[in-house]
Amino acid sequence: MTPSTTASGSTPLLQVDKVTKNFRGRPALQEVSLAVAAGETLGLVGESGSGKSTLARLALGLLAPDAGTVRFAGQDPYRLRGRTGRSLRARLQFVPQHPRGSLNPALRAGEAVAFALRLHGTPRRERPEAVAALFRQVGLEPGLARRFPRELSGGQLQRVAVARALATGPDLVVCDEPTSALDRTVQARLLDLLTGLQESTGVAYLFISHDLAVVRHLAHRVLVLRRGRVLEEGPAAELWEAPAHPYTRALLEAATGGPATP
Ligand SMILES: Nc1ncnc2c1ncn2[C@@H]1O[C@H](COP(=O)(O)OP(=O)(O)OP(=O)(O)O)[C@@H](O)[C@H]1O
Repeated sequence: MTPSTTASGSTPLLQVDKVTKNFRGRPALQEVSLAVAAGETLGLVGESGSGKSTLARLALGLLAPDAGTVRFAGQDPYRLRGRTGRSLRARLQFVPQHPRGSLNPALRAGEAVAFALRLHGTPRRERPEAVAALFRQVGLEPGLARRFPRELSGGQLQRVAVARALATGPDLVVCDEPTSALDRTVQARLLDLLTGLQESTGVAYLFISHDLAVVRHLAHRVLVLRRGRVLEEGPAAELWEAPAHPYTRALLEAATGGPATP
């Protein structure tokens, strides 16, 4: 498959080119290519074990590929070190599936966000107001900043995770199944929040989900992974109307609860 390009044809923010990753000799990803442009959302869908999280970790520089290249803003995220690395890493953030596991239970929600601001170089005296502003931005009452993670609901925690990701003013946020632990109503509100934040900040998302209904809500383009390979890719609306592959059709049927095409 040829390397993916962005819809606009502009230089991508994230470029993954023919990446292969094996675990204990077994391929998790094979020659996968994708690109995410500034301000756009690429939805990454596939069933469990298709390689979505592995791709997220490669994009975030937490793993190195066995073959192929990953570039964020023209640099290899796995090799980001030192001062330049820190400022570039601030531009690449992550919202995980389970914020309860990723937020330190001993830190108040506001402290978790303040910690991200500190890494970004926000002076100590400016942090309380910046935390309050971020809480408001994600639709949380700033008073909740004093609560510990165990005192917040799943939906509120996920908003804290979004606030923490936004604290560094990122260009790209990798969201790995951020709504799958939430019920449908809370899920829809979080998706609306992410869409609104994209409109106001211009942030791009690599949005991972096994659920095409969720991806449809906010993705401009969609890439379907199966057994570590790219099965199909295209504008979300086209893929939704005319999936090329039976596997994509099955994912759509699972998402809509009925046949994808009449
Ligand atoms: N650290 C690891 N060590 C060994 N095998 C791994 C490791 N990480 C992932 N794998 C394997 O790589 C394949 C892809 O896993 P990955 O977690 O990327 O899939 P996924 O699409 O995100 O699945 P899920 O939706 O269930 O999270 C699976 O077969 C998995 O068992």
